[in-house]
Amino acid sequence: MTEPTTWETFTLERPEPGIAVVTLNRPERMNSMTNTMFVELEKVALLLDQEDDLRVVILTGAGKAFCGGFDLDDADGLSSLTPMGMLDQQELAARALSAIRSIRVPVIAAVNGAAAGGGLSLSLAADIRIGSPAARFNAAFVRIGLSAGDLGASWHLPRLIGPARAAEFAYTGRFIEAVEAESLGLLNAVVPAESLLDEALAMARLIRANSPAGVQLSKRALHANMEVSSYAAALELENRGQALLTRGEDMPEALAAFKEKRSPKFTGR
Ligand SMILES: CCCCCCCCCCCCC[C@H](O)CC(=O)SCCNC(=O)CCNC(=O)[C@H](O)C(C)(C)COP(=O)(O)OP(=O)(O)OC[C@H]1O[C@@H](n2cnc3c(N)ncnc32)[C@H](O)[C@@H]1OP(=O)(O)O
Repeated sequence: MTEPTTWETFTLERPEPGIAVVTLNRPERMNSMTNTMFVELEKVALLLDQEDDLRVVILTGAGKAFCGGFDLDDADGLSSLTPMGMLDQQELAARALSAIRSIRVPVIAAVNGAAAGGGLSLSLAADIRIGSPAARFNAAFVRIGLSAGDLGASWHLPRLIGPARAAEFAYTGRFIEAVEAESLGLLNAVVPAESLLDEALAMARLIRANSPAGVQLSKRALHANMEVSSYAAALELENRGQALLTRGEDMPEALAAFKEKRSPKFTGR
């Protein structure tokens, strides 16, 4: 484990080779989001995405919340913004979450508490969500005069929990607690709070043991095929990915390892 690096709004740790843990670190404000956090999240996402030996990113929160959404103490200063200024603010935030979602390796959100408003949107930018029993989600937007069309939430939710449940969640602004979140697919699993990070690390190790190229092209296919409009277009995209992988080093290594009854040594090339 290397020494953690401390940013203004989060810490970055490397518990094991190939695994990075980003912990939002404003616990006294429920890890709420500020412009500094948006800038730092975009920067760390772009930096992590350049690391050849990175295999998985885990995103979690310090203290009792995952992320309380936009920092409401900062909201006062926004009223003086012009409409274009507000649009710039939204785009700054959207760029940060898009950078997290676009990291080429899987991102696991270890949801340790409330994910409210933009905190819900941030959790949805991860590929996988594992929660403690304290994990709870709400589309707080409508409670404070905003829309659930926020940082990708209105794109992810219908795809994740279905249009009708997404509508109920968005329009009521109610909380979805951990057990219900798991039943809806908003969480992949609910685990004891004390083992949340260990469970996320265990899943990260499973992913790390597989072909990096295969995992990364799987992520690219899963993301891209949520955008394509037809099964035929999805098949075409998949075929191109598999054809690419059959020219790589990992597949022949995997086949050789299978025949020699040994673990494969993947390079990701
Ligand atoms: C009005 C917003 C303007 C935004 C305009 C657009 C800006 C454009 C650019 C930004 C784009 C991103 C927009 C963003 O995605 C939009 C949103 O996120 S809107 C939703 C904002 N968040 C909320 O409404 C959630 C508010 N908080 C809660 O519901 C609860 O606190 C909680 C998170 C569910 C936790 O509940 P509890 O465990 O009970 O804890 P407490 O409520 O007691 O809080 C403890 C402590 O933390 C402080 N705090 C909590 N959340 C925030 C927050 N979001 N910002 C600042 N501070 C927060 C809370 O005040 C308590 O402080 P204390 O009283 O102890 O000093």
